[in-house]
Amino acid sequence: MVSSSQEITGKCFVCDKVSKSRCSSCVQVFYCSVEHQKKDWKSHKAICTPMRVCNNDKIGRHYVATRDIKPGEIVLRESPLIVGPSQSTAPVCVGCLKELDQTRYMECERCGWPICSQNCQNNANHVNNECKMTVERGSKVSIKNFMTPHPTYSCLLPLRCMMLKESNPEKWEQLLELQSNHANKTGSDEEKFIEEGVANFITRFFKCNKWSTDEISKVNEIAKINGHELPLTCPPCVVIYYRASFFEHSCKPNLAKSFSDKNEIIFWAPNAIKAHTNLTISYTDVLWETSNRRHHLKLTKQFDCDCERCSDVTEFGTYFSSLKCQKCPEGMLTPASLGDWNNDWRCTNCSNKMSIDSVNKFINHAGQDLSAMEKENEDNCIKFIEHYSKWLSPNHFYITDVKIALAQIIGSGFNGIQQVTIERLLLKAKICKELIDLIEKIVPNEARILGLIKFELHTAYAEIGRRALQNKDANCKSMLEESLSYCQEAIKLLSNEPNSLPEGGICKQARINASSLLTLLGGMLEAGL
Ligand SMILES: C[S@@+](CC[C@H](N)C(=O)[O-])C[C@H]1O[C@@H](n2cnc3c(N)ncnc32)[C@H](O)[C@@H]1O
Repeated sequence: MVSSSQEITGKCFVCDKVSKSRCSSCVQVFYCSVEHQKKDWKSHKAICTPMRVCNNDKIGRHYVATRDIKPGEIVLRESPLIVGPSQSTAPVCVGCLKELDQTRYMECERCGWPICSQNCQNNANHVNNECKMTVERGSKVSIKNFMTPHPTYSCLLPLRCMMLKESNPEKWEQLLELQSNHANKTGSDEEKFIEEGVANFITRFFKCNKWSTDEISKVNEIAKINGHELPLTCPPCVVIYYRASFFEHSCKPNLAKSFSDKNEIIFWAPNAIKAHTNLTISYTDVLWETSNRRHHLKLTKQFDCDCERCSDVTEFGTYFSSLKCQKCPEGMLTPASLGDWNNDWRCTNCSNKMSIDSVNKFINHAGQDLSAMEKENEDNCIKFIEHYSKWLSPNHFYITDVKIALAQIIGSGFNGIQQVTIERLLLKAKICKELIDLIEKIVPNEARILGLIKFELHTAYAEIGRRALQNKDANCKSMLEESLSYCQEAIKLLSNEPNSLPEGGICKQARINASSLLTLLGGMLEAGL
């Protein structure tokens, strides 16, 4: 229990007596005594978090840790307020929100919306929302083209949000508490047209006048600013959570994000976090270069990111977005500062400069080569790295992207890792180590990718160790021990991943492999090896 030095008081949650003492973890609930706190703990622990909401002019509401957070600790697990398809999507099943096969789909017998099964026809999210509204409008929908984004789908998420107003006033109130920049919107006429388009469409399509255009546009804006893409469906659907919406963004976040098979969002700390630190998550892809991340954040979340990573043009000395200087052997070309991404890039070592047009032309060219390349082919990946290493920094995001692919494909073929040459195994291990070094510098809490690469490194070391054991090589034990250690780290990093995602499957496999390695090492110990 914490006793505030300020005169903040509240009623004890158990007996209503006025008290100054609060739960020291969430600092939200008052108790008059330790006894009453203990009495309430069983129900309070479901909502207690080690953070509290703070507010400032720059980022608005955000969370600050109320105490030290231990590595591995989950700081928030939350169920959705609302789930819906993404705004721009080819038709998906309106029940499970998964991709539909044009040759094997059904139409909901009440409303005509496409579904994949009888089960999905009865999905409450569908029945109580667009299905109900379509039945009320008096004619079924007819969707026949499944290949391109369908405009009718853009109204489903805002519609499901609007339906909360009557069906679940408590959730509706929570939704309205979330940030929308609607009132002070300065977007282009085109943006406003699109937004009002969705609102007008809902009103006309469902022949309903119970909501104003302004109200629907505001909710649509809330969905854009606060929605999370849920990777559990293909294509990803969009989910809005209440408490999860108050985390601020950083391109080097201190929390990792996972999802459960029940659509819960989980935020956890892969590394320790000190009390009073702001708790951050990433709203964008942290393995994109700085200008792409910032552009994406501006477009989708409407702010200019100036986090510690964006503010450092070297990205903590990794030069993740930089080009190699062609006039001196050691220099890197980078913008002069955060405000100079659209000006000439300068060498860190000599007086060489490159115009932003040339920089963009070159990066676009490399990007086009990468998109055209078949990344499942080891030789293609190796050639790309060799070729572009002359111009791109060793940690450049394109090189990193190809290295991540290569680390996973070496040994993944039909014949498995046992058929891989020792040279390729050593290459796999080298690439994994370089990637781990890089990721631990720029995004040390990016648990999913770090877990994946540590798992790959463990498989390379396990195979090298197994061959060394067969050849009675003295190094075999240390190789197998190192393999076990990376395998255990991968398990820790992937343990919150759901079974339905590949990372959940990898975690399961890592547990099996760790147990086999322990048995093998135990046997070696007994045999005196
Ligand atoms: C999902 S909301 C986060 C909660 C929000 N601050 C609030 O008060 O409800 C996202 C919005 O928060 C603000 N925000 C979050 N992280 C930020 C950051 N690092 N820098 C500036 N603004 C940020 C932006 O306005 C963004 O559109």
